[in-house]
Order: sequence, then C-alpha cells, then structure tokens
Amino acid sequence: MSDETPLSAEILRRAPKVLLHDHLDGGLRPGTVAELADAVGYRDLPTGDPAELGRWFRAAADSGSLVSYLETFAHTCAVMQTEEALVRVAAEAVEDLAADGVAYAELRYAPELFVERDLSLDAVVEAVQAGFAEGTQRVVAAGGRIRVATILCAMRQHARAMEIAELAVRHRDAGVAGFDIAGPEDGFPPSRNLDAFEFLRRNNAHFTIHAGEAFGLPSIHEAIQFCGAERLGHGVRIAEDITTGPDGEVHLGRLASYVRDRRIPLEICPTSNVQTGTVPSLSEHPIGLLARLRFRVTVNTDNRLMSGCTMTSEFAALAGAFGFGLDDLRWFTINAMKSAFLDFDARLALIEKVIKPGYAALG
Ligand SMILES: O=c1[nH]cnc2c1ncn2[C@H]1C[C@H](O)[C@@H](CO)O1
Ligand SMILES: [Zn+2]
Repeated sequence: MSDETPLSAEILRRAPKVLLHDHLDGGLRPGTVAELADAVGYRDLPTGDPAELGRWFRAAADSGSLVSYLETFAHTCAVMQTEEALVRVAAEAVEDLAADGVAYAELRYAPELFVERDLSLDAVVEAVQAGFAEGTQRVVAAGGRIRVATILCAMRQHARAMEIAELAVRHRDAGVAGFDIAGPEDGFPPSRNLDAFEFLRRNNAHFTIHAGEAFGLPSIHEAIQFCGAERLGHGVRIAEDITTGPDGEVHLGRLASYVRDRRIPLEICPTSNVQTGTVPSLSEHPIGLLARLRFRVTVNTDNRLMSGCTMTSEFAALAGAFGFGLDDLRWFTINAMKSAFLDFDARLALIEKVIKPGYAALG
C-alpha cells in the first residue's frame, strides 16, 4: 500500500486533509480551558496548568470504556456556557485545524450541553457559527484557507433529538450541514430517535450516527436500516461481520456487504478507538482490513484534546502502523470529501482544486 515518498511530519501537515468527525467540546486548547475556567469561576479543573491539563485529559480519556472517556467532557462543557466562550472556542478550533493542514472540516457539538446558564439553543448555534466565521476570517487573513461546516449532535441519553433535529434544519442555511447522535451507545439504541430521523429525511437533511463503537452490529444495523444514516460515526465494529478463513479468504456478512456496496462512509477515529477500548491497539485496528477491502474509509480525530491528536498525527500513526503511503492518505482524503455533507459542486471543487493539486505538489 505504500508508495515511494518518505512521510515526514511536515509533508503530512502540508497534505490537504478532510475531517468529518471532530467534536468542538473535545478539541479545546488546554490553555483556553484553564483561562475560561478562571473567567467563569469554574473551580473543578484537576489543574490550572495548561501543559498538565493537556496530559490529564489524555490520561483520563485513556480509560478503556466510552462511558469513562465521556466523563472528561464535563470540564470542557462547563467552561463553554457563554457566548464569548463559544465564539472563542469555535474560532480557535478553525485556526488549529487550518494550521494542521485541514482543508475542509465538519465540526460537531451538542447544543443542549451549553444551555446551563442563560443561552437558548438558537443562541448557542449562532455563537458557534459566529466563532467559525471569525476563525475562518483569521485563517484567510493569515494567508491560509479552510472551509468548515457544522453538525449538531443530540445526546443519546437525553430525550431532545427531535428538538435538535429541528434546530439543525432551522440553521441549515447558516452553515449547519447535518445532524448526529452522540453519547453512550450501549443501552441507547439509535431507534429511540426514529421520529427525529424521519423528520430529517422528510426535510432532505443529512445525518450521521455514532454507531459500532461501544456496541456492535445491531447498533450499526439500526443506524442504517431503521434510521437511514448516511454515514457511520466510527462504524469500526462492522469488522465483526467480516471473517478471514485459514487460507486468508475473506468473507463479508450481509451487513458488511451492504455497508461496502452502498459506499456508506466510516468515520474512523483510530486513537479514540484505542482509548475507549473499542480496539486493543492501533496496530490491531481494523482500518487496515477495511481499507484493503475498499470500504469507504475516512480518518478522523474525534477529540483532539482528549485523544492528544491532530489529523497529521493520526495520519503519521497510521502510516507507521500499516505502511500507508501518500496515495493511501490521498484516498482517505478523497473518500472523506466525497462523503461530506456539502453540496456536490462544492465537494467536487475541493477535490479537483485543492486536494488533488495539493497531493500532486507533495510528490
Ligand atoms: O466517540 C464518541 N462517542 C460517543 N460520544 C462522543 C464521542 N466523542 C465525544 N462524544 C460526545 C461527548 C460530547 O460532549 C458530545 C458532543 O460533542 O459527544
Ligand atoms: Zn465522536
């Protein structure tokens, strides 16, 4: 799978990248968490030192379970309860992604987590959109380029999916490109939210579903066949429907075949999967198998703060573990761009005018 170009960190950083699965509340700069905590009087951070805080998030998220991994978000959400905080966090996320060589990103968050003080759901969305616009302007002013879109999540353990789906549709012309459900997967099947998914489909709206991370094939099956998900958040446990015989012959079960035949994008987040215990180690991650079988694989960060990663570091780690070369990384990137919740013309333009020339310039 590898080609001839040696993959230095700088080449990987410069390579145009597309990020479909990145949580806004999982990507704050540690220094920003500390400063915002001071500003809003939040006293429960484990430490106020940014470097230590960054290490703490990473270590606490290395928990082996999704539920424990998710506990760390209490700290980031606690400091994101004001308009100013949301604008700042959103603008910095855009700057950080652009600096990482991300050409197009879909950032997601759950508005319902930011209404503990006095913000309404609509005010949360407006603040984050203002932050994305500000961040994009700063990137352009500094000579860079990036395009971002928003995905609104509903939390599986709450019962607000319909409300959030309506919110997503209400703000679709202001940059909200889609919807997702996130949070604990085991015990909260996606079919609990059928009304929301029906509403979205009736409104020609895009949605992905976190599925096949902390729960296996039934969750993926429901997400696709009951709910109509266009993409799978993680989806990595589709590998449980693939068997390899003693002679190396690979057999796909009906669900795995369906996912591959329909080119359903898998938003794979390698480091996050190791931290939540979804896979035992990076080298044992099914991404190698899934890429070899030509599933529609995309590479993502999930939570840059908790996972201590960037798109560049995920690409580097995968290149090291699986021998992926620039051709493979370009393939992941084009897969992601094809799968974006963006109109067809815009996807095509980014592939032809940014991604392909960007990779050609590296070789
Ligand atoms: O990998 C994940 N699986 C399920 N839920 C997640 C994951 N990463 C972050 N979340 C949750 C925690 C955030 O507060 C929420 C919205 O971004 O989504
Ligand atoms: Zn996620």
